[in-house]
Amino acid sequence: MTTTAIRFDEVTLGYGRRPAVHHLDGEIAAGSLTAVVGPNGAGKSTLLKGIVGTLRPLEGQIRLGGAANAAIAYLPQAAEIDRSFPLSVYDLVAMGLWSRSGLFGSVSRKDRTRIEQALAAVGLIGFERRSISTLSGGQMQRALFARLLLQDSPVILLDEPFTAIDAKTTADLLDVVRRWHAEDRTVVAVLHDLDLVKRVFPQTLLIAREPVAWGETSGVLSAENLLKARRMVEAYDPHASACYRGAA
Ligand SMILES: Nc1ncnc2c1ncn2[C@@H]1O[C@H](COP(=O)(O)OP(=O)(O)OP(=O)(O)O)[C@@H](O)[C@H]1O
Repeated sequence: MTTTAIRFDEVTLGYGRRPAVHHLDGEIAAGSLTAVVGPNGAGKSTLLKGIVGTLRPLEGQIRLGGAANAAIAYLPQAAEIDRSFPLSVYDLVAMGLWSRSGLFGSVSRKDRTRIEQALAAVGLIGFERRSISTLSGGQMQRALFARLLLQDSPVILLDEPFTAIDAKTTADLLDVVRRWHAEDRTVVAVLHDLDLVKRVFPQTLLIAREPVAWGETSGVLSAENLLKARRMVEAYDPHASACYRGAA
């Protein structure tokens, strides 16, 4: 039997009173691997913020089922991460243990082994003492994936994890995503590379301020749906404060 990791009940998300995503109704199954795609400004990042809980729905409810109620592991877009903070790669990765050990919890020998394993899994052995401000974009993304590995969460949300990342790094980090999927974790990733989505992600949610299509990737990413999504975002009035579907 399939269980639900994340359930949306007629959800509207937005900023102030201004809606950014409407009419989201459906569910993400536990253990599924879902891509969220759509044009710029479609509301993809907003959706992840709603799931994480940093943005409360203006209307409706987002409910987390079963294991998903534990802390969600969330990777924001690279632009939202402050890399000027004086932190070593080791300390950044070790922060993944905080949900378990607490901010001032001591790092046990077992934890140190887990940190080393996570660094090895993303190819960053030898980088432990480097300041994160000196890392390339791809190396930083590897370190952030190592931190996610240590969070050991049943639900992992990734916002454009492979944007501006080279092919080798993307391939290595996709191996980590596949590993999470094999471990029955629920993974939701915002992506722009539709070929990558077709290759790796069995489920897709196409949004354009509201769901356009949601289900098996091959059906969702039809030329017709993609054109519809583009037109919907282009036609959207960014100054509308009311639901445009209701107002029509
Ligand atoms: N903090 C904010 N305050 C006000 N409006 C916001 C805020 N963040 C996003 N928005 C608006 O919400 C809408 C959806 O933005 P969002 O970032 O979710 O889109 P996206 O699909 O992730 O876009 P992209 O592909 O360009 O990253 C946009 O119109 C955006 O301008």
